[in-house]
Amino acid sequence: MIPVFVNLEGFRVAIFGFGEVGKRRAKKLLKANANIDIYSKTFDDEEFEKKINFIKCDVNEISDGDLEKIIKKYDIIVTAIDKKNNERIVKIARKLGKFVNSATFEDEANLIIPACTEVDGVLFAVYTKGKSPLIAREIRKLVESYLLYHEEDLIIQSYVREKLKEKISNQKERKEILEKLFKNDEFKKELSKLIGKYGKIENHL
Ligand SMILES: C[C@@]1(CC(=O)O)c2cc3[nH]c(cc4nc(cc5[nH]c(cc(n2)[C@H]1CCC(=O)O)[C@@](C)(CC(=O)O)[C@@H]5CCC(=O)O)C(CC(=O)O)=C4CCC(=O)O)c(CCC(=O)O)c3CC(=O)O
Ligand SMILES: NC(=O)C1=CN([C@@H]2O[C@H](COP(=O)(O)OP(=O)(O)OC[C@H]3O[C@@H](n4cnc5c(N)ncnc54)[C@H](O)[C@@H]3O)[C@@H](O)[C@H]2O)C=CC1
Repeated sequence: MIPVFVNLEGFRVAIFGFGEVGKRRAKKLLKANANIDIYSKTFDDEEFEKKINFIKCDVNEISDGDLEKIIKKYDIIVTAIDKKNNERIVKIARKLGKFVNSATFEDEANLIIPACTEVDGVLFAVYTKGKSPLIAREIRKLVESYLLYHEEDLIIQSYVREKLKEKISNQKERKEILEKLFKNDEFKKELSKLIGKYGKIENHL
């Protein structure tokens, strides 16, 4: 597996099961502007109701043939029911060449929706290959704090990087300058003072 960031706007997603995990996945996929249908025995969350289509059903009562017909209609499948049903759905989805994510970690599932965050336009995602979702969550929090704590570095790097691109054509030279700048606390202190004085650098320089 390799990590990729994708734009899911307008993609058709089916989520099977609307418990803790189904809701967590639905929240993330809603944020990505996907079109979501939920297939579940129960729904207990009104907040979602306007943005998502709910199809009340018991997957145990749907034949493999009918499940195939449902799954065919979607680009991405998320299954968050019990192990037995998840296995069944993963198998059918793979046969149909779909991307499928499962809450119970089947080897054949080919899509991970990882622990992730976005701070100041920086996206971060981490996956422990199912070894420990809890550790993935803690790493995500650590990186979140790092990015918040280093907000100024990011602003400086982004600004100087753009300026250097205009002035120095050699990428290796640009990289050397950016690395020196990142390590130079004196320079950063001076620049921080200026940022304090004039507000955010991006708005004023
Ligand atoms: C394989 C995967 C599914 C996939 O393919 O996507 C999967 C599988 C399983 N998770 C389980 C349990 C928990 N999962 C969490 C939390 C998260 N789980 C997430 C992802 C993934 N979980 C994928 C692998 C990701 C990786 O390895 O990095 C995160 C990152 C993203 C998200 O869910 O949105 C999100 C943190 C988000 C954040 O906060 O940033 C917590 C903690 C909590 O609830 O707070 C617990 C309880 C503690 C524990 O048990 O560890 C169980 C056991 C069930 C059982 O015991 O029956 C299974 C099944 C199994 O392992 O068999
Ligand atoms: N990936 C992850 O982060 C985690 C995975 N898990 C595993 O994921 C699965 C789901 O966990 P939770 O969301 O916590 O469970 P849950 O019990 O909160 O939710 C299950 C959902 O599936 C629906 N459902 C159950 N049987 C159904 C059927 N036959 N047809 C249609 N819908 C049905 C229920 O109505 C409910 O909405 C479990 O197998 C659990 O072991 C559990 C915790 C975390």
